[in-house]
Amino acid sequence: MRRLSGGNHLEKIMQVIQDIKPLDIRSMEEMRNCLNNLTKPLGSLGMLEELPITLSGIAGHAAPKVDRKAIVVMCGDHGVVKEGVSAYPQAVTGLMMDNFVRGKAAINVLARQAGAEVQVIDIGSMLEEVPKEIIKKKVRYGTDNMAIGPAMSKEEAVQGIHIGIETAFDLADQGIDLLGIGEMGIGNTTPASAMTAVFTSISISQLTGRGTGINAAGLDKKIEVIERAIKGNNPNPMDPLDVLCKVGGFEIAGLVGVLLGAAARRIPVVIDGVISGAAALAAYRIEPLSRDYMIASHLSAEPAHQFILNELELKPLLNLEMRLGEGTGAALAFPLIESSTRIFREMATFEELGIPAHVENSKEKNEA
Ligand SMILES: Cc1cc2ncn([C@H]3O[C@H](COP(=O)(O)O)[C@@H](O)[C@H]3O)c2cc1C
Ligand SMILES: O=C(O)c1cccnc1
Repeated sequence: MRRLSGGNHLEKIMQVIQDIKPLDIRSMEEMRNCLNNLTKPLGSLGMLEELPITLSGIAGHAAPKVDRKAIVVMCGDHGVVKEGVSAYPQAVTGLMMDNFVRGKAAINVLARQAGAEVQVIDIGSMLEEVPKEIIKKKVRYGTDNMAIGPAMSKEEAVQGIHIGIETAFDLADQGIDLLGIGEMGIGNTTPASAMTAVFTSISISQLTGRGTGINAAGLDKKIEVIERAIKGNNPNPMDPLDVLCKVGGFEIAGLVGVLLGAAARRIPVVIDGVISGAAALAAYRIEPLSRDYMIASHLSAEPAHQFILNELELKPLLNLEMRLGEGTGAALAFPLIESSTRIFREMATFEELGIPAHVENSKEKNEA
């Protein structure tokens, strides 16, 4: 656990961090044995076997369920869009928030199919009149332009994390078994790339992508803006809160809180693309154990995402060349995660079939 410094709510956050415990190894072993006795070659379901093992370690028993699912979509705006880093105008954030409550955005469609509820939270958008279905937790109307100063104060970043923790706790109290995280905020691939560059020391030009689809000149500009933001703010890579407040965003802070809160309450969290990935990296740097509660849904087309997943040592379940965000990749992974829990519940064992579990020349046996 790394020490955080500064602001309100900090004690609560420190307590939550202390409540994050390692996975339960015995339950994981129990699930591994259970899977090894099912009527299939050893390990043949690949990552679908790793999932229930992880879920067992999180749940603390070898019968994890993912019946109740939710996606949290944190929404915030970014002062840095003034620099021309996105292909779309800032107003799209608010318009999309409206779209979420109408149930017409990509995340609504995919979450509906996955049987997951969508919770939309305004943590920092420019929207004045927020639809009643949206949870109102605005820290401020958009971040400051990180190209000319810190995006937020330390206190605001802490407030954002705290909001995310409360969100995760509320969902835990409601009996949610599986969480997904997503975001909406025009310009937010810029802070996501900046945070990744600071945390990994990989070059900004290698990490930075076209986000919503800027052209080559736009990409050069975006790289220059990120360089300026990092040079000007000089975030300390060893201090995740410093990185988050200087070159992050409100919705990213909120997602950090969801990740920490969910881990403290032993709920698995499915991360989405590059923005929730940057939040995951920050949560990991705050408390490395939080990583064990994360499941990587997909590999985004945005280059920083691969570096984030490498750093977290997480393997994505899908690679659909998506670059949308909102939690769409997380929603797509939900049915796969559910499949993995049906496997151990519904498949027959070798014993039930009356045949030996392991043939003599199986690959795993020879390697053992
Ligand atoms: C209509 C629309 C819907 C979206 N849903 C998610 N994003 C995604 O794109 C934005 C990040 O990309 P950039 O940094 O290039 O602005 C975020 O809002 C992200 O969630 C969207 C973007 C648009 C335009
Ligand atoms: O990876 C993502 O989630 C992503 C990529 C581009 C734009 N918005 C989101």
